[in-house]
Amino acid sequence: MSLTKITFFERFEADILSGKKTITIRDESEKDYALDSVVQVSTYETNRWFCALKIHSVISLPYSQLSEFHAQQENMTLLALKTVIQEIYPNIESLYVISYELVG
Ligand SMILES: CC(=O)Nc1cc[nH]c(=O)n1
Repeated sequence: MSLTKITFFERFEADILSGKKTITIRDESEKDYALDSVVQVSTYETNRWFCALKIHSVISLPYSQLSEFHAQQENMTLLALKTVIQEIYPNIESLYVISYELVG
């Protein structure tokens, strides 16, 4: 069964709503989004709904292949992105890039 919801840390909300952050990088447990599905988005901290996203792609990406291109799509420097991902998913090599479009 595909996932229909996703949470983001509150600190990412403004970047998602402004269209500056167009991907999210997740681990194995959060990769099962159906392409073209619309998922409801809430904050991780309080579960407050703040938008809906249409899923464009889910692509496997080893941590070691994170690049400036991914950082740009996250609206971060590559160093900041690597640091954030290590904090959220310590020592996990197998990751997934989920690209999306804001739809509501
Ligand atoms: C709640 C949570 O895990 N949020 C994440 C994780 C990875 N990337 C991201 O943008 N947000």
